[in-house]
Amino acid sequence: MSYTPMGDAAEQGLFDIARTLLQQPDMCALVNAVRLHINQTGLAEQVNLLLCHPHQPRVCFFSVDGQGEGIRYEDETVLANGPIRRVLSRPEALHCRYHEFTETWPQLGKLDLYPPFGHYTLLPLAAEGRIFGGCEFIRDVDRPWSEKEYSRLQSLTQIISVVAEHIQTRRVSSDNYALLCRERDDFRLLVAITNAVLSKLDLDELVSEISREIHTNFNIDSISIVLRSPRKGKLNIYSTHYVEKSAPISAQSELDEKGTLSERVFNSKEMLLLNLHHQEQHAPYERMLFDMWNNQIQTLCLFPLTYGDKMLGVLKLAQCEAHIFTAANLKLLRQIAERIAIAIDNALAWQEINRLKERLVDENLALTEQINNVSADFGEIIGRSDAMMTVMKQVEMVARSNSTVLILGETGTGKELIARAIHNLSHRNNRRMVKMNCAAMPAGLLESDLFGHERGAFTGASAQRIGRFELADHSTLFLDEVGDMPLDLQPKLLRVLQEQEFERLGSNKIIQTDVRLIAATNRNLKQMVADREFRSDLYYRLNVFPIFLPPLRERPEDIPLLVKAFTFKIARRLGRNIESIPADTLRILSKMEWPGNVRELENVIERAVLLTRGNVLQLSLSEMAFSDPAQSPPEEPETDIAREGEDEIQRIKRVLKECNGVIAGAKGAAQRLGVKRTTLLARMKRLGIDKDLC
Ligand SMILES: Nc1ncnc2c1ncn2[C@@H]1O[C@H](COP(=O)(O)OP(=O)(O)OP(=O)(O)O)[C@@H](O)[C@H]1O
Repeated sequence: MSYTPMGDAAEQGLFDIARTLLQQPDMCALVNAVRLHINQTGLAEQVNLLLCHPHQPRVCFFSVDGQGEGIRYEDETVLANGPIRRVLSRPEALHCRYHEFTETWPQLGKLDLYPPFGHYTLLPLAAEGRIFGGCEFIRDVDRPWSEKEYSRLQSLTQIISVVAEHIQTRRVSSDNYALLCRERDDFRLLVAITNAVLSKLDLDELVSEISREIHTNFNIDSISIVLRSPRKGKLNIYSTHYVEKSAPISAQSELDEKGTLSERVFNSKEMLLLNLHHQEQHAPYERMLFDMWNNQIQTLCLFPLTYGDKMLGVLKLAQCEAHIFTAANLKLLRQIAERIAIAIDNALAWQEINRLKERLVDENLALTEQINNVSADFGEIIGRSDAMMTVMKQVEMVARSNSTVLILGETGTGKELIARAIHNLSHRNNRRMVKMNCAAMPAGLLESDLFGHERGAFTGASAQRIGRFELADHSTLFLDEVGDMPLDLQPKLLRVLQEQEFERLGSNKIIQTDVRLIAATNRNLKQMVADREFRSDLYYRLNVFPIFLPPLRERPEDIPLLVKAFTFKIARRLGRNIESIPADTLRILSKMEWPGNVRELENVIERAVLLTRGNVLQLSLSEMAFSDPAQSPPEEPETDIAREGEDEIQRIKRVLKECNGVIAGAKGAAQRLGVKRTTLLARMKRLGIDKDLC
């Protein structure tokens, strides 16, 4: 390259143009400034900059059109194989006319970047001995540049090299800075979201925290966590829809997994990004989503929630704006999904621990109760009377089925004992029987005790609780005093019996349960149905296999057996040595009425054992509590029994009179006396009472 000395004016001109070019903010502005200069000085009409990527075969073309609008074009093939390639290998200027240009690089003509021209030259752009591109000067007329003009173009190209290099360095550092800022912000966000979600162990709380964080930071319209339900083939979906930013709608639902997008992600364990078309066929959940958003949802993005080798669920994001899922956003969301998976794994483990803990406490209680009961009744039912033999046959007959059993009988006749016998003989006996007394629990708590509740379901529900129906899954639930179940709760019980499913209070998640129900009552359910105190549909559902336990007074032949068994059992428990029971005692006890049935007999024996001195059971009949306490008991046992009968007659007569001879119903004498209608009728017959004469 020859050097031609410049005059002062030319030097001043170069100095001015260098100053102007150095002020340009970007490549297009630089090209525009050069173009103005070459137009003014008549050096050329058009100028283009070609910049080579430092590490890839990419070339970027910068120019301006007639209106001064910037043109930027980039590719890896056509430009890279054009004239720039020659300059890169041989750093000398390249000259040609239009026809030579199009003959040598015909593919360039197709790009519309080079309209027909007269003369063309390409000078290398170099910095620190490295060629990083080229500068094309184009003349409309077919007039080559003079030596002087060419020398000016060379000087100009050197300045352009410096400025282009400067712009590139500035851009790279500002890109790097922006990248660093973004990475810093992403990192902060990741830490914030990780802290927020990892601190939540309750699944519901966790899901709402996840939604809040993702919505706040990415402005996503609808966020769902999809988990596999314990029910095969079903998905549990926890969604939050920000239709109204200030009042998001939260919903929980269960649906079939088959055909859903989540199913695809569960199988592939890969992210799924979809731009949607409303006419497409979608699974019910997606359709629901469209309905909720009035068909505005345009993009769905589903991330697998995996932890270790566990596929825990899917994070599903739905967005009305199609282009929110940029590559950078997706990268960050993927990292967030990884953190969410850890939090979900924790929450599920916590849920399981809680469930097991509750079950353990409950089982522990029940086992203690059972151990007490087993030692209390020798683990077997005592009774050889025909009536009891019939009951035992019924127990054997029904035990191995799954049928609901209704045990009827007065208080203390052994209904719970029979329920346990049925359970122990059933194929469910490897799990413990769960018991619930409907009369012992305040009506308000009964529902949550039976069906469980979610945290916050009602005031005071500070933690999630599983109910008896869940505890009794694959086992037996014994509902004692079912006649005391509030009317408004009865349809719920009926539903579980019919469909084997229910929801916890405060949740709409359906829970499947496989429970065998045994119900018991000392009330006259049939009469209660007639009096509209008990639902008839529930009654018929419970009354599938009724077992009636006869009162003790109707099977006096069982009394000696029971007395002996109770005496020796209680004596052993209390550390006493009782070897015999007087025959008279057994005879007297067998003749008594026993309104409290076996329980009452057991209590009487316990008291007798306690008071016995020596090894013969001493029973003080005067101590017995079932006669009128106001009356002082006579000395002679026989007289005592006679007197007891007399008292009973008077009491029945008095109540019959007060009830105007009405026996059944809420206002009837049977109810007032706390016995069944049939029992009262039988008793009246036995005692010779005529209601019309009262
Ligand atoms: N046939 C029996 N053999 C041995 N013990 C019995 C028998 N029947 C009842 N008992 C005992 O009598 C007591 C009362 O029995 P249980 O609680 O089963 O009666 P229940 O009819 O369920 O009473 P409630 O109506 O008050 O619930 C228990 O201690 C039980 O062990």
